[in-house]
Amino acid sequence: MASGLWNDLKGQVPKMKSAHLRSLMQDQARNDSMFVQNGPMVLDYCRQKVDSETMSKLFELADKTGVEQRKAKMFAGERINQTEGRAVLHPALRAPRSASVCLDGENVVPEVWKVLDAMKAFSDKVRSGEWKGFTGKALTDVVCIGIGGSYLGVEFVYEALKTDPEAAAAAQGRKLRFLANVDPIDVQRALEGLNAETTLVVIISKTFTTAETMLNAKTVKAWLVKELGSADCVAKHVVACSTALDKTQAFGIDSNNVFGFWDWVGGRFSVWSAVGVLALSLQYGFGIVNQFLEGGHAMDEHFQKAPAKENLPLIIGLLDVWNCSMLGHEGVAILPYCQALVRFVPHIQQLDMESNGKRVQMDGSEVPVETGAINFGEPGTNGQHSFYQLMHQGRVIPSHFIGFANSQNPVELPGEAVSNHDELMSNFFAQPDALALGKTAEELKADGIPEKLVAHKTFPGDRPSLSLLLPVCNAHWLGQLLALYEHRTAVQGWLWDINSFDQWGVELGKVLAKEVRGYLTQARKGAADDSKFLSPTKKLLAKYLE
Ligand SMILES: O=P(O)(O)OC[C@H]1O[C@H](O)[C@H](O)[C@@H](O)[C@@H]1O
Repeated sequence: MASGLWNDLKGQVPKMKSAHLRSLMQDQARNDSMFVQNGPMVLDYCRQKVDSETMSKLFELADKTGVEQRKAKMFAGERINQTEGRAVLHPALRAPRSASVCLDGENVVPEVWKVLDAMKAFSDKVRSGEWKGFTGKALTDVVCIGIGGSYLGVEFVYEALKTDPEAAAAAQGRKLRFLANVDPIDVQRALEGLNAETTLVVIISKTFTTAETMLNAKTVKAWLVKELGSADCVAKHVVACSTALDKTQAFGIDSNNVFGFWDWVGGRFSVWSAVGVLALSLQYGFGIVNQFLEGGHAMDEHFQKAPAKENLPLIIGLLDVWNCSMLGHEGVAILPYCQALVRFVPHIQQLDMESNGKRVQMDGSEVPVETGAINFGEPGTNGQHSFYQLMHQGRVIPSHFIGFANSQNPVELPGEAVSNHDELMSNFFAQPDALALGKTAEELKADGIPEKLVAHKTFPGDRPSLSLLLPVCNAHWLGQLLALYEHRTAVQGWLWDINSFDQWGVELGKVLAKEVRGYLTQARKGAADDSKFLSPTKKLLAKYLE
């Protein structure tokens, strides 16, 4: 994309840098225009360093970069992941049974529902105890083995629903564990207290070649065989979710116990496929997982149909690009005021940073502006007692505040002025204003703060944020929230003209690890050639082997 496209927007930067949020926010009409609703979901972005002219320029940028057309191509199943020659059709995974989503002229929805139906039937059988383990016992516990996109989204949704009353009731007596890291300590942690007789292992890997997953799968298979005394136990205790059916078979998994998906499902968008649906259905029942899928679909509809000025993923994507590429902010803090979202940010980190951590455009030329912000965060209020100090008085980090009108676990104590949830949410409302307005030296002096402390207690303010308010953290709204963040990531990629759907940057480390692995194999046998390593690496390797 020509750098000229950005010039018009660049013209907005000096004006917006010099306008403090304190004055920008005095314009009520401006603020009102930045309060956007999608049903009961609210986005308030008046605490962003933009005015109506900047927003028009941003919407113009979306027009000029063809966001609408690119979006249409994605939903139409075109191979927009050009470097891998693949379509990007994860929305088809959450489309209703009656929908039609075509790839090369063929509707993929019936295939999607065939696997969903099979997962419903299988999870119903396991949950009811009809499916029995090798020694005749019901399988009450599940260990998911997978990493990256084959792990983070599943764990995020599992954690988020753990305290949802309906999901918690459905999960009574069941356990779900995750094994991702190749660190053998993680095996110990994942299996701790589990009985092989009642444990089902779900191996999740799109490619079924990922080194960590394959080694962990072998390790846990060996545990099962040792505990249950026969290799025949695998048929009853191991299932897989993968696109590589030949490889799952080679691993010894009965093809009836493999739940497939397709190459048009990117790893970091795959929680909606067998990757997430199987394990989550085993834990919570398919009905609840279906509510999650329906939530995702509702957001797809919004993203496709809502006009630009009301389109939540588009607006958030535009603001994130504005902050990163024009105002030069390197990070974005994602701050859910909801403990159930404890694993949301790690998932969004992979989703956004693996997608948009790129430096070249579709044609291979360098992007003329900065791309891919560092996404990080923690649930509030915990973060407030940690890195918020830096956000208030150190670096400027644009933030996303995410809150819910209702708690999964409402608590009201007699004698307390507010409910526990209102106490939490008081912070959700206060922090964005504290960041935006700050506190001036004059205000501090008027408060009687001693002169020598004034500088230390001054808050510059003018720190941008946006607030998202949703009704409650349940399966439906989790689906909406995640699909919103997926589309936000895609919008940014389209504005930058990068391919958000490949991930070549993860390859080099894997190749080098293979060389080290080969060297360690030889070295453990006594003879090894370390000549291909850098001398500092040789030195460190020698120390490790010593
Ligand atoms: O699902 P798998 O094929 O095992 O891949 C697991 C993960 O590893 C890769 O290296 C990519 O970085 C991720 O996008 C992917 O989700």
